[in-house]
Amino acid sequence: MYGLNKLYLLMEKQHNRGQDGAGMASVKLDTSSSTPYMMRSRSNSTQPIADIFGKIGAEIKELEAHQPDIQQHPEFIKAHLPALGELMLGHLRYGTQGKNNVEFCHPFLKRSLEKSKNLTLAGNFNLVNTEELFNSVDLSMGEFQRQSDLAAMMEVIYHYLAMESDNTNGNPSLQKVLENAAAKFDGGFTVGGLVGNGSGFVLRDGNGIRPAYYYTDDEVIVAASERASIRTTFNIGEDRVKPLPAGHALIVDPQGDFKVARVLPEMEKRACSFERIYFSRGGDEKIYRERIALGYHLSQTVLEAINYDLRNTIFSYIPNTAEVAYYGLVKGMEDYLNKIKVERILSWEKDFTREKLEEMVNRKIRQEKIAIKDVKMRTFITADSGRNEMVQHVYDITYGTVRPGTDTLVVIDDSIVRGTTLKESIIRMLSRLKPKKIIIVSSAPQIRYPDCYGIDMSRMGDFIAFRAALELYNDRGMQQSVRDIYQECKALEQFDQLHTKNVVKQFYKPFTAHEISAKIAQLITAEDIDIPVEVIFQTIEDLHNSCPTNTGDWYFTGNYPTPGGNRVVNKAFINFMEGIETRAY
Ligand SMILES: O=P(O)(O)OC[C@H]1O[C@H](OP(=O)(O)OP(=O)(O)O)[C@H](O)[C@@H]1O
Ligand SMILES: NC(=O)CC[C@H](N)C(=O)O
Ligand SMILES: [Mg+2]
Repeated sequence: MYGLNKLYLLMEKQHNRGQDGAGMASVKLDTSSSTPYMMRSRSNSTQPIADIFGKIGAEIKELEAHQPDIQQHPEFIKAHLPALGELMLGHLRYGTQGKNNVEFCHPFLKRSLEKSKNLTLAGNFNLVNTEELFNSVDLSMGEFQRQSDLAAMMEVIYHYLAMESDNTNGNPSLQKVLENAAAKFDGGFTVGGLVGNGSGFVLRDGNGIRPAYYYTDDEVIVAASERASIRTTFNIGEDRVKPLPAGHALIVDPQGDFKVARVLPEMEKRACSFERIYFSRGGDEKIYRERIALGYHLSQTVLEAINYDLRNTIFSYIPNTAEVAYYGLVKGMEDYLNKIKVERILSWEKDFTREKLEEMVNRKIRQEKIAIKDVKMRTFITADSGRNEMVQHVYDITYGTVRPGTDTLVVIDDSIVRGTTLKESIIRMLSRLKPKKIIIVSSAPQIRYPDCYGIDMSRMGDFIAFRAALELYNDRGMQQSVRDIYQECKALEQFDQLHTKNVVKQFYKPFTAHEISAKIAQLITAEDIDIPVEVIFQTIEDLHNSCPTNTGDWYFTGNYPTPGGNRVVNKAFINFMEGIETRAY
C-alpha cells in the first residue's frame, strides 16, 4: 500500500502538468501463474485522479468487508487488489496531439503471452515523426495511430523489446532495446515504461528538452518530471533528487537493481525554458529563484516606462504562475527606491526633521492584489475549444484600489501566448478601474514560433506576436514579402527539405521587438477601451541570464534543436497561409 499512496501523492503534486486525464499501471512480481500481474486504469473525467484512486479505494473497502485486517497481510491484498504491484506508473495527460478521449490517455498497454513482452508506457512528451516511426517498423497507421505519438513510440519500443526478448530467452536488456528505439524518435520526451517481467525504465531525450528527476534509497526507486514533487512526497532534501542526464535511461531490473545508462549519443543540451517560466510548479528551489530573476531583470525597463514615478504606480500580477516573477519585479523596484532614499537622505546633510525622515523611510512600492483567479485551473493547458469563454470568466477584480486617472497600473504575467487572457479578460477588467495607463509585463520573451516538443503551442496564427507582425506587413504594404516566404517554404516542401532550415525567421526580420510589442498592445486592447496600454517583454538575453541551465528557446528565437523542429515551423507557416487549422506535426 506504501507505493500506491506515494503514487497518488506524486500524481496530485503534478496536477499542474496535465488536466486532460490521468492513468496508472502496475506490475506484480513473482505472481502465481493464475494471478493477473499487469493492470492499467485510465480516466478522463473532470477529477481523473480522484476517479482512479476512488475506484481503488472502493475495491479495498470491498475486500475489507470480507477480511477486515486485509491491509495487514501484504501478500493477500496483493493477490486480490489489481492496482497493487511492486512497479507502478502514473500519468497526468496534457494532450499535445490527438483527442481528449480516454483512449488517448496514458499509459498505453501492449499484452502478450510472454511476460517479458508485456509493455506499458506513459510520458511527458511530443514526437514529430509519428508516420516515419510506424514505417520504420513496417506498420500501417489507422486514424487513431496517426494522431498518437505514444502509439508510435509503443510500436517501436515493442518491436525491439520483442526481438531482444526472443534473443535472450525472455530476459531482454532494456538498455539495448532503448538504444535502438530512442535513436528513431524526433522530439522532446521523458517516458516511463514497465515490462511484464518486472523491469522498468525512464528515458530522457538526447537534448534534455523535457525534464526528468529521480531518487533512490533502500526502499524505492522513483522518477518524475519535477524535482519538487519527489522532494515533498518522500520528504527529502534538494540534493537527494538527481536530474536524469539527457540521452540517458534509468533502468531497473526485476531484482530491483538499477543503473543510469547512456542510450543516445551526446547532443547539445537544450532543456525547455518554458518549463521554468510556466509549466513546472514554482515551489522548486531553483525554479523559484529563476522566476524571481525573470521579474527582477525587467525592473529597469519598467522603471523607464513609468518615468520612475513610483508614487503614482501600482504593481500587481495575473495569478497564478506569474506570482513569483512578480516578487522579483517588486524586489527590483524596492532596490531602486532604497537607493533613492539613501541618496535623498544623504543630500539633506543635517537639514531634516523626524517627520521628514519618517516620510522618506516609509515610502513603499504600492502593491495590490488586483486580479483574482476564481477557479484553480490552468487555462493554457486546457483544450482550445471553450478556452476563450473560460478565460473570460475565470478572473475577477478588486475594486477601490486605483486612483482613477492618476495611477498607472503595472501588471505582470509569466507569458503572453495567444493574448487571450489579456484581451478577453484582464485588460477589460483593469480598464474598469480607470487607471491613467496600463503596462503589461511578460516574464517570457515574445512567443514567435511553435513548440513541438511537449508544449501545446503549434499553430502559427494563434500567436499574438505572429499576428502583430502580420499587421505590420499590412500597415506597410509589404504583403508580397509574406508571399515570398510562403513560396520559399513551398519550394522546400516540394523536395522534402522542410527540415533543413527555419524559413520563418525571415518573417520577423523587418521589425524590431519594440515595434512588435507596440502592435501587440494594440491587438489586445478592444476598440472601446480608451486607456493607453503598453506591453513590455523579457529580452532573450535576460531569459538566459535568469534560467542559465534551460537554454531551450526555440519558441522565442526559432532555433530548433532537432530537424523535426524546422519542418514543423515551416509547415505551420504553410498551414497558416493555406488556411489549414490543424497542428503542423
Ligand atoms: O496568452 P494566452 O494564450 O492567454 O496564454 C498565457 C496565459 O496562460 C497561462 O495561464 P493559465 O491560465 O494556464 O494558468 P496559471 O494559473 O498557471 O497562470 C499563463 O500563465 C498566462 O497567464
Ligand atoms: N504530455 C502528455 O501528457 C502527453 C503528450 C502526448 N504527446 C499526447 O498527446 O498524448
Ligand atoms: Mg496565467
